[in-house]
Amino acid sequence: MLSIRQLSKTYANGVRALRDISLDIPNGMFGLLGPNGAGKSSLMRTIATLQEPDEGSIRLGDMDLLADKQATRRLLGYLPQEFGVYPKVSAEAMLDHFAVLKGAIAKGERRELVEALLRQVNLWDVRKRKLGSFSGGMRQRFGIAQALIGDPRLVIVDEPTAGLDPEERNRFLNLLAEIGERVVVILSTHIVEDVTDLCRHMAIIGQGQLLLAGEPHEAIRALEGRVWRRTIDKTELDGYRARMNILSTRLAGGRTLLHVLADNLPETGFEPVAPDLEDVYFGRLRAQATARAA
Ligand SMILES: Nc1ncnc2c1ncn2[C@@H]1O[C@H](COP(=O)(O)OP(=O)(O)OP(=O)(O)O)[C@@H](O)[C@H]1O
Repeated sequence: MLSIRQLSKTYANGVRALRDISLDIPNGMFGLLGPNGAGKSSLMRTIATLQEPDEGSIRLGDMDLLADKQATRRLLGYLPQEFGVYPKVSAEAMLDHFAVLKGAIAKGERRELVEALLRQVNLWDVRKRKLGSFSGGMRQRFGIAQALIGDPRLVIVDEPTAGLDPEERNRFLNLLAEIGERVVVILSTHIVEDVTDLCRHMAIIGQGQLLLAGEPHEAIRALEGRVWRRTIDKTELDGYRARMNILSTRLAGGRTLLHVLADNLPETGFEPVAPDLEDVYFGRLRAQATARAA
């Protein structure tokens, strides 16, 4: 269990990226969901000991992650949002190089490790190919292979599915799920389905604040009977916005599909709809925006 307590960070330019975040992250896949600029990368980098918080603590079991950075890095695998590789180097040679950096000195040991990892992420057959020729999904799977060097207890992946096509995304998420059976995996994303499909536990953050922590299905259940939908003309949207608590708008067959949060039928013409995680997500973000405007 990873325990984050009262973590805060304000950057030199005055942006409050993390505001008093306290969060427990159990074994398995954990989804950290938030829009661009919410503070996800700031939180991920802080856990990965790449930046200091102003306040707060992070513990894994009885270990203080912020106090002992070297030890933390030994038990941590990290796939950053911007993962750069040398385009002219083969996957095999690059992974071998990462293994050296992580302290695997003996050549024979490294050869076995590199082979096992390339097989695990399904890149063994293309191990001699240059990384520059890899597709986005292959690059991300390579990124996971390097994060798994050293058998980490904690794996952090920052927005890994952005830009992947659906097949690559599925393949990548399946790989993460496998890893999540053994260790803590924190997946940061702004894609709600990534969390729905994969994560037993989750948190939502917005503007540096924790807006929800728990299990996706419980958060969804809490909205039951309170989400309503209606298809309208795009020109009517502003009127609805002024009158109702709109969760989301989607285009459907040239018309606009509204999801509205209300304890009772908002107007004739609406019908009840089974809530999903997107309703939870947009509901929380909207509540935060309303509270801040007040
Ligand atoms: N080094 C920095 N100096 C100043 N401000 C920063 C720095 N890094 C991030 N920020 C700001 O802090 C806020 C949170 O950024 P962060 O990158 O943590 O968000 P995010 O949820 O990961 O979003 P994204 O998906 O866009 O990366 C943003 O307003 C961002 O502009």
